[in-house]
Amino acid sequence: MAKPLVQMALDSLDFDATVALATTVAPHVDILEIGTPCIKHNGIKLLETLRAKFPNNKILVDLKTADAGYYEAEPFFKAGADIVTVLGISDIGTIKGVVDVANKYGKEAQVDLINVPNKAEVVKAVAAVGAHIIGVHTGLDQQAAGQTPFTDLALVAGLNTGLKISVAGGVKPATVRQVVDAGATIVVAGAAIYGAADPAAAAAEITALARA
Ligand SMILES: O=C(CO)[C@H](O)[C@H](O)COP(=O)(O)O
Repeated sequence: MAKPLVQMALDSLDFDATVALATTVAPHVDILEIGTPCIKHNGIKLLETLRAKFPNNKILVDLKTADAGYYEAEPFFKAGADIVTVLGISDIGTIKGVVDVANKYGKEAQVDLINVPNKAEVVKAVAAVGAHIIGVHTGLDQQAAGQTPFTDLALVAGLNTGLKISVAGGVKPATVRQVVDAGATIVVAGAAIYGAADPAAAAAEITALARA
């Protein structure tokens, strides 16, 4: 079985600080994620900058698209995004739009299950329209209320769709193995890396644990 990939979430609003953090962390992770607040604040110019600077990393743009999937996602795939996210609570036509434009560019669409009430039903529906990655995601506000992604991960892994499963929501060194062993193929860490005293070391530790 393929080793899981590790993704670092860049969640700062500051353009230069984001590029600097990416420079520190990029050698230690597979995927650089431009987080939702970051892409909203900085726009596609940041993607273009990171794409040019980091040819060896995949880049995920966390658009969390809710409508007009094809139209909203296309410029980001065109500018070099490898993965773009769409909300699982969206209309299936929106999700299919992101899948279709991802396929046009030979890239991937990730469906984010944040706040989706009927997760099993949605996972089956988006698998049927060709989604590439399912994002099991406990958001920052949900984490603040004490939630974790583990129950949702067990449910999604148990569906055996064959799709890649990305897991985000407060993942840290102490929980990386639990996430991988429960079926994650992409492990996402934000605060555990950018909040560490040594972000490069934290990223390297998480990657080593994920691949152990
Ligand atoms: O998408 C996000 C919030 O909506 C975050 O980028 C994601 O949750 C990863 O960050 P952390 O590891 O700090 O939870």
